[in-house]
Amino acid sequence: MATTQGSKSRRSNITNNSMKAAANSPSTSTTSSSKQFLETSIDCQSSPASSSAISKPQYFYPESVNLDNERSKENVTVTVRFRPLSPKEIRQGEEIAWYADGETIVRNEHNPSIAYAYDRVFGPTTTTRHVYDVAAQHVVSGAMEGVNGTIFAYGLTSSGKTHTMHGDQRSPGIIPLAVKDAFGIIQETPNREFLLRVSYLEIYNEVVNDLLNPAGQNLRIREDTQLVEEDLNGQLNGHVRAGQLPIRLVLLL
Ligand SMILES: Nc1ncnc2c1ncn2[C@@H]1O[C@H](COP(=O)(O)OP(=O)(O)OP(=O)(O)O)[C@@H](O)[C@H]1O
Repeated sequence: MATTQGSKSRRSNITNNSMKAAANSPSTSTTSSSKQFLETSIDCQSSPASSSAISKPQYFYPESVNLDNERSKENVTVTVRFRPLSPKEIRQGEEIAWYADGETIVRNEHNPSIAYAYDRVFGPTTTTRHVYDVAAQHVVSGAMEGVNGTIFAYGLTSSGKTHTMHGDQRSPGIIPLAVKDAFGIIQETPNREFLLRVSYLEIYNEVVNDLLNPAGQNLRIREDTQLVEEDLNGQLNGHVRAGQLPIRLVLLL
């Protein structure tokens, strides 16, 4: 999405992080990931970093959207994170084509009347820690209380999925931050017993691979919960459960 106009999709600098804090069925409710809105008047002078200069959207979420209220209504929320242009992109003279206009709007730099609203939009200077705190932490704490939750990153190549989900020592991603939180919650809850099962899967070109077991390649997806329960005792054993992977918190890269 955040490509220079007319450039190839490789130049995208946007990552969609979608998270689901659903009740027991993973497919209970979905919402569209974004909606385009039209504005009656546009301030073309508004700076990419400023949200104050724009007029009110005609519909969809007002900019003052209260994410906590929305969370209680929606099972699926979609968060957008922009990455900064890389030094190479800057050298090549690439330009930002989409920018975060306030906390919920993604706006087209070249045609400001084109804009999309999301549950939350983070600009290029936002840290992964902040993205986690605002958009993912509640899924982790919910999972620790027994509510199924999924966090996954979706985006074009080089859009920042690995940076956001995996990160590095200096800037840990959502996965290490979630694991740290999970163990922190366990430590703070000595009167409860927890059972953690961890799987690390890759879905690449519709092929599911077990990243913790080199032999677990091209796993079959099965619907039969009976088989899944058997398999849980023997790790993934060559297949995973459709719709509900055998861990509460599923992180997909
Ligand atoms: N928010 C960010 N701030 C600074 N650098 C970033 C950010 N997001 C991504 N990058 C950098 O952009 C480059 C591409 O990011 P990354 O490898 O995470 O993309 P990806 O979506 O995982 O790509 P692929 O699908 O090809 O694996 C990396 O060099 C990464 O360090």
